[in-house]
Amino acid sequence: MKLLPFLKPYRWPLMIIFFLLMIISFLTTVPPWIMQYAIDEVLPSGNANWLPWLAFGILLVSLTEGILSFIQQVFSEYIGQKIIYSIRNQVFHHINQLSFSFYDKTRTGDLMSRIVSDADTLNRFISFGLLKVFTNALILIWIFITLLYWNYLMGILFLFLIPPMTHAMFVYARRVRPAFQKIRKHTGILSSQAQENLSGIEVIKSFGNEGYQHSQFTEENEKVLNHTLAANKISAFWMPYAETLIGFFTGIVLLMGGWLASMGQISTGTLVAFLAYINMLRRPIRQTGFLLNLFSQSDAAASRIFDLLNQKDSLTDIPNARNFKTIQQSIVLNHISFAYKDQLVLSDINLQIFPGESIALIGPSGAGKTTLVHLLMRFYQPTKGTLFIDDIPISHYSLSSLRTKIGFVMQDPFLFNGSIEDNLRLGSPTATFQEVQQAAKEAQLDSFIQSLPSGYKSQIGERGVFLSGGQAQRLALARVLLKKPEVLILDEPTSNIDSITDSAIMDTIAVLMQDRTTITIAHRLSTIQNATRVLYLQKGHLLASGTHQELMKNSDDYRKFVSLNMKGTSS
Ligand SMILES: Nc1ncnc2c1ncn2[C@@H]1O[C@H](COP(=O)(O)OP(=O)(O)OP(=O)(O)O)[C@@H](O)[C@H]1O
Repeated sequence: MKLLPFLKPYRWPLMIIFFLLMIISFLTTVPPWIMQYAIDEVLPSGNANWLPWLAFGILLVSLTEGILSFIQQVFSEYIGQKIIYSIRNQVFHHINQLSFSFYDKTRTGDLMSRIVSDADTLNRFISFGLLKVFTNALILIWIFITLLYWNYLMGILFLFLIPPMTHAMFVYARRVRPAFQKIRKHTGILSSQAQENLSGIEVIKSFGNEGYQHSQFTEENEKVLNHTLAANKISAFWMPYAETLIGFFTGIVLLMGGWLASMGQISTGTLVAFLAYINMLRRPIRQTGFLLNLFSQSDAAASRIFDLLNQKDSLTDIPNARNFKTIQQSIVLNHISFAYKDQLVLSDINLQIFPGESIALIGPSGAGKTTLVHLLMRFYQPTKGTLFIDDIPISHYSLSSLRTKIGFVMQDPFLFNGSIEDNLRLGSPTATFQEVQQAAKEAQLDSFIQSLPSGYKSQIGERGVFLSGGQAQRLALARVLLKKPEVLILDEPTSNIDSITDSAIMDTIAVLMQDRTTITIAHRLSTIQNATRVLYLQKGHLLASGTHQELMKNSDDYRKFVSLNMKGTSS
């Protein structure tokens, strides 16, 4: 049902497919007609000249059926693929819009398994399963109409065969569906584990943790195996059942049909044709097991995909959202509180930041510094209070204009597999090459790039593995420089790089900070000394605000924290 909106654009091609299926299924039921005619009319008359024509008729019917099936198959594959293409695109677009709270509770591998393999299952359902069900149902209807036309008693007899068939299908589906749901769930977990393991391979190897990871993976893999074997056991039940059912139907028809024939109610040819029809049910009944499996898998896959599409915690633009260009007056945090779940991480923060200020944010680990800058980027919505820019709530600005004008440098920057130039252009795809190079020069990266054989086109590998820590950090700074942000948010690097690289990076940061409103999560004494204002956060509370000198004088907590934690010589 949920698929209907996706099928709607293809209603005409789908109608054509349905029309083709009606003809194909009708043609499937034609050969027994010909047999009936041969037995009842041609053979008793002793005129064998008709037989080659009847044989040719059967051949012609099969050939036409084959050609139409080919056309229908190509058509349905095309539509199935197009539908899956748009589902995948829509899911990917939708999850990209979702806020951080969604990513906090979702595992990447699970998302990947939904986008890739669940979508594939749906494709098989649309381009194959659904059509087979239609074909089989149409064949049953055609057979029923034919039998009714020949003799109403045979039609009724045929109707009596349907309930045992549907009952078995119902029982089977009820057992097989949960089994497939479990397989899907554990496959999602398995692919999350694999994904997490591969992303963290450096940490795993450095801790010699391969054995533990392997045992975790094996444990989950075993669950997938066991659930699959259990599902297969249920599936294996279907084939013998189908054969028994056909044998039972053949016996009943022979008994009842033979009786009708002996009473002169039906001809011998009709009885033979009826038996041929029963035999023709073999394929649909056998396929039913496979189709029910596919339906159960698709049902599980569809729920997982539509679950994603129904996720509503997106931070989206309000209608007619404003374009954020520059700060004229100030950024104001008015009674801001925030909780990820139940526990408050930020409590009643009140703050005003003026254009051109250089703010340093410090505090113990877990104090809420990162959370605070995430709220400024509007990654999350405050639980209480409002954030204003120039007296306008931040939620009134479009997300894209806001994030284009805010440069965010993370402590551990993420680089993408691709060329240096691609990575530099991440936030500024339309920048000229001169601008790209200028940003690299300012980040003191240009001479290194020039020394590479492929220059700016050099590939940096997954997550930038071909670069050193310092080069990666400078590249991350350069891509923010290229964006020419209005506000700069910086999580000061603390990684263990040599002092020359370190001072080069600090020089680049100084270039970045020039003439900009800057908020730095600071780890160095020099940064807090140079800041126009320092904010000291503790357990989610803004305990102190002022210049470094003022706070050193007035706040015991601040003084203690600085002397124990800040990098660099104490003043
Ligand atoms: N995505 C999240 N989901 C749930 N809790 C979170 C999440 N991110 C952070 N927290 C919790 O919120 C609190 C504040 O975390 P935050 O990262 O803002 O602190 P921080 O001051 O930046 O710490 P650090 O200096 O160690 O980076 C911590 O107790 C942390 O466990």
